[in-house]
Amino acid sequence: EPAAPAPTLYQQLGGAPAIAKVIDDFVGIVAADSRINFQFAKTDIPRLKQLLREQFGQALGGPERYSGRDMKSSHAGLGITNAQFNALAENLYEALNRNGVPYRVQNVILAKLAPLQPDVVER
Ligand code: HEM
Repeated sequence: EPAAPAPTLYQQLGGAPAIAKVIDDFVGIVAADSRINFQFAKTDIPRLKQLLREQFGQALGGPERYSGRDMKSSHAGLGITNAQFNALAENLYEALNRNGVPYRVQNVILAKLAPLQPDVVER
């Protein structure tokens, strides 16, 4: 018998419901973080969560397809700093930990964020 294909990160995490839970926790942690929550004052949060579920699902090998704007246009004019970017990454790390995501998988996810930093940070 041929070997079964290696599980995708999406499967390792627990698929759509597990990702939705991580996103809910992540957005909750961001909303409570005074270093960055002001940035989201005018944001449609249910829409943002939907787009994050799509983006994460696609990036981790799931069937979702991201339907939002590219990262540069999404963040243009917000004046996001490196410190704010790092605060957000820390919040994601916290959400992943809370959900028992193994460090190995966390590192792969965080490594996917780093290349997006130049598109998100403006100063
Ligand atoms: C690699 C890191 C990041 C990723 C992957 C990411 C992802 C996203 C996505 C998918 C959207 C929705 C795009 C759309 O509206 O079409 C979005 C919007 C937004 N992001 Fe980020 N983001 C990142 C970093 C940040 C940081 C550091 C901040 C601020 C501290 C931030 C603040 C916002 C805000 C305020 C919006 C909503 C903009 C609006 O309503 O027009 N993001 N982000």
